[in-house]
Amino acid sequence: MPVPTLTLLDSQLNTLANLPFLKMNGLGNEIVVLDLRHTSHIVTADEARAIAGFARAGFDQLMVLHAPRSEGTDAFVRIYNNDGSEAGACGNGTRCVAWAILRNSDRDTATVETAAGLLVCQRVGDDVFSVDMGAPRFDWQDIPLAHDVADTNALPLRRDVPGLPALDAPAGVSMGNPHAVFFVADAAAYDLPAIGPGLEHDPLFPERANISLAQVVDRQHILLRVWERGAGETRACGSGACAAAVAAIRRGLADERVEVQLPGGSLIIDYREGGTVRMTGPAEFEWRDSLPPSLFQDTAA
Ligand SMILES: N[C@H](CCC[C@H](N)C(=O)O)C(=O)O
Repeated sequence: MPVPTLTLLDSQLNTLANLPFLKMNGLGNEIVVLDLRHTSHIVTADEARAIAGFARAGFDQLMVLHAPRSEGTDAFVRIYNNDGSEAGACGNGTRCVAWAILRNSDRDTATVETAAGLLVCQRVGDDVFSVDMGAPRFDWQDIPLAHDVADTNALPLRRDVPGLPALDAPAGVSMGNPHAVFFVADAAAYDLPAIGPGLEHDPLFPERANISLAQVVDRQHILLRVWERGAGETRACGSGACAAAVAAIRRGLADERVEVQLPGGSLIIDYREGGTVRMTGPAEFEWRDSLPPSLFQDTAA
């Protein structure tokens, strides 16, 4: 289905009303892509929450494209969770941004910049993109944690769960956003919506954290569920898949190429210790719409 070209905005526009946007998903992780490269508007947390509340534009993450800040990049991208909080990384959203930038282009590579750094995105198939997500970070200040710990690959964090093995000693990883990865024998057995919020807000994480349950099936396959910071349990989390694969490889549980199976589908993660993490997976366009002026009345109220 030909996708109508997203009308780039004239610089006079200073509100989001009537703004065209793309509704997409990355393995069911609900993404809205908003192109503000020709305006100076910075989306506020209230506006992000208002867009999330707008019926057709419900999202897990909002990816806002701004004018490039660095030479050789296509856009600077700000990432909002549906609670209005900002994040430094969103793997699924980055694939959707690459799709939006490259869809009417003969280029196969797009470079976007986020608060966490540069992301080189390659179209490797119809609606399939491979993103260099950069190097994972493990220092307590980078994750970040509230204080130093003996080993960030086994954090001092435990939750006893009646009738199930305790969640204990998760791996701490930053992919530009904070992740705690618990390795478990049966990821489906846990009531993640009951357990997730307390862990997301644990005092060990001064900026909260994304909480994963990783079940290593074999050295090439991990089943993963993610309670996302600022969004709750999603059908897929790209940076979470990167963090889980990196943590498994660091613990000697997986090979350098891992298929991470999330509820919404699979991502291929490539990582060699000391290098960067490559994530490959789909980006799906759903529909295009505009935000009605009514959405932005009294958001300050
Ligand atoms: N909730 C995350 C951002 C979105 C990550 C996820 N949707 C992905 O695909 O990486 C955070 O606050 O760090």
